[in-house]
Amino acid sequence: MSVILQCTGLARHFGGVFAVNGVDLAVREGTIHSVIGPNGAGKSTFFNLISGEILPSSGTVTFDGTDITGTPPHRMPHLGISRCFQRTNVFPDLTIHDNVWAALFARMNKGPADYLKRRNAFPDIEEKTAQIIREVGLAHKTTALARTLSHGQSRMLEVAVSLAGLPRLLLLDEPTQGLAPEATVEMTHLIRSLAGRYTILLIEHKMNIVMEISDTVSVLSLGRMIEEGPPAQIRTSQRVQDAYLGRDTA
Ligand SMILES: Nc1ncnc2c1ncn2[C@@H]1O[C@H](COP(=O)(O)OP(=O)(O)OP(=O)(O)O)[C@@H](O)[C@H]1O
Repeated sequence: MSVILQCTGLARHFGGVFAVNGVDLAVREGTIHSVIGPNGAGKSTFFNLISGEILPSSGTVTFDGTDITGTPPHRMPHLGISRCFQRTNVFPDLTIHDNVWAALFARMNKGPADYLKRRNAFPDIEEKTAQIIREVGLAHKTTALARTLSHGQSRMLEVAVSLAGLPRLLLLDEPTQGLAPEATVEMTHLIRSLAGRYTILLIEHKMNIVMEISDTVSVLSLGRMIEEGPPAQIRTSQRVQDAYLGRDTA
């Protein structure tokens, strides 16, 4: 399987704090790759470096063979990278259908003149909209306004809007945070079902989910990558256990 995302020597410091400190990471296409680590390990900073929210102090990010280091976030969807933001990428007063449709419309580079055409002038967008809504299990809610959804359904819609960016790489930042147990199970199944067709880079605190769905797990501690491998290896790693217990792993 080929590597789609490669980080080399990626580092970012804030004053004297090395939030991310020389991280190398290779994500293989079609896999679910999780990044875990104790609080303050550098996971969010690492994600922000990949998605262009912040610039690295040093190091590079390569996507599909192209150096994308420092590419601003609004360019990422054009490259094939979607980041699933909690609530910020959804219009509450639009229906589920229209949220996904609008994201697809924008992604497919239709211009303002196209927008004035009748909706049914875009059967390709219509078909893809329905497919994505089915994929996230919201087909029964297609005509509901986004603001009427339950918390779990809102999260599914956020994923749907990200998928409407037609990504090859999907960045998921704690997708099950705050979800009830049933919705957590649904989200876990959804993520698993996306593997193969998409590459997923995931930050997730719930260890049982990480171990259940990941192909590869990378462990950060104090900004450094301390372990990487399949879940079984991570589960039994003394270094990982030490990091979570706050023991010095140096
Ligand atoms: N903008 C910033 N300015 C100063 N320090 C920062 C900034 N962002 C992050 N840090 C510091 O960098 C380190 C890593 O933070 P980061 O949020 O990336 O970790 P995390 O693994 O995502 O933590 P958590 O699991 O608690 O969300 C922490 O020590 C944090 O205080």
